[in-house]
Formats: sequence, structure tokens, C-alpha cells
Amino acid sequence: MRLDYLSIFPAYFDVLDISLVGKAAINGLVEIHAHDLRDWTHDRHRTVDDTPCGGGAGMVMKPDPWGEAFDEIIGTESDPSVHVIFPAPSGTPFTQSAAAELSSAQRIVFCCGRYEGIDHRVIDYARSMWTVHEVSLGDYVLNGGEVAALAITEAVVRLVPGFMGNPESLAEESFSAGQDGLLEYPLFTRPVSWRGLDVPEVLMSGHHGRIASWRRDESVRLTRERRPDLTDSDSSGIH
Ligand SMILES: N#Cc1c(-c2ccc3ccn(Cc4ccncc4)c3c2)n[nH]c1N
Repeated sequence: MRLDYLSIFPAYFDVLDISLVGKAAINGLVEIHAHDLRDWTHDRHRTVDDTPCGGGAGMVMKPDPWGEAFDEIIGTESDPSVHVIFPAPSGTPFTQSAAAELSSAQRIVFCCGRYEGIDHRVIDYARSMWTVHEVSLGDYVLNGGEVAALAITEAVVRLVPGFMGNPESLAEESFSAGQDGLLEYPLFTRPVSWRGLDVPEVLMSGHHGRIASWRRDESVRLTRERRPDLTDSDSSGIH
């Protein structure tokens, strides 16, 4: 899997070299390429933004640098196997199932906007050439797309076959298909007693059936408390 990041702050992605994603890069599972969008400007000030047509506050990212960067980084041929991701507050909420789908992609290009966003023609052009995803991390406002690109990268790469030492652990995580769309149950390890707080006795019983039942009950309880929106979905084990 090749991952490209287009941003006016490419140094944001240096962190990928020290993380597990960096290890995946060393193992050849992923290739990481960060690019400075300003490298595709031609004026002295390396301008990437301009005022919004129709007025309004803030600045909008000009289409020209994006188009020239696309030509050099992706090419000028249409290829639906290339996934181009535009993080945006107006995007579709990014989910674990979206991460799972992207984990089989061979090429992902993250377009990290800043200011008020990117000229919409850039997204329209990308849609005419590649598979585009306009996604949002959640209902809060960030200053740009870089943090979202990092979060999406981690969610996707950890699902790439060969990345996780123990792929079975993925099946028990919150939001995974194996968890019936429920939140993960509380976790405990040694010591059994810590500052007057004890590990639930059932977990020390060695009775696998009771342990499984306790864990399921806890997942259902937590999901009902914290994510009632998940309890109505068809994939959840609660109805
Ligand atoms: N994914 C995601 C996001 C973003 C996000 C993503 C890309 C850009 C580019 C520019 N901005 C700043 C901005 C733009 C418009 N309105 C308000 C702020 C961004 C925010 N904010 N919140 C999320 N969950």
C-alpha cells in the first residue's frame, strides 16, 4: 500500500516514521510519501489561497497547485483503484467499516486542506479521475485535514494483513464486526487487587462460559449507556 499526503504542513507526517506505521513502512507493508503543496506554486510567495468567490470570511485553497500536484503524484490517467481522501467538516463520518474497506487499497492519497477549505472543483476533478472519499472525523472543528489524515492512516494500516502481530485481537475491538457492533468490555490485568480495587471475580474463575457472558453483558451495558445510536443498528447484538 502506497500512502501519499498532500499538505502545506508535510512535517505533520514525520510522526509516521516513529510509529507502528513506520515499522510497517520498514517491513515494506506500506510506502509513505509526504508532499508540500507549495512545491506546485510558481509565485514568489508560494501562494496557495485566495479570497472566496461570492464573498465570506476566510480564504479558500486555489485549485491550480492541487491539479499540478495530482498530475505529478498520481498521473493524468483515470484509475478507480486510486483512493483520494479529502478530510472535511462536511464529510461523511469515518467509520471502522470504511477503514476496513480502505485496508485493501493499493494506493491512498490524502488531500489535507487548510483555511476554509479547498476549491470544490479540485474534488470534482478528482471524482472524475479516481475514487474520492470526503470524510469527517467527528462533529468538532479542526484547523486542517492533517490530524484526520493521521487518524485515518492509523485506523486503516492496522487492518492491513500482516501489520498486527495478533490479528485475532482485531475481532474483539469496539466497532469490529466480531463485536456485533458493540463497545468493547472493560479490561483488567494483574495485580488482582490494586489500591483497594479488585479485578471482577468472574474473570479469575477460569470459567470461560461465565467470563464470555460477563463480557457480553458489559458490552451491552456500555453500549446502551454511551452509544444508544449503535443499539438500533442492524449489526448490533442489541434490539
Ligand atoms: N476530517 C475532518 C475535520 C475537520 C477539517 C478537515 C479539513 C479541513 C480543512 C480546513 N479546515 C478548517 C475548517 C474548514 C471549514 N470550517 C471550519 C474549519 C478543516 C477542518 N474539522 N473537523 C473535522 N472532523
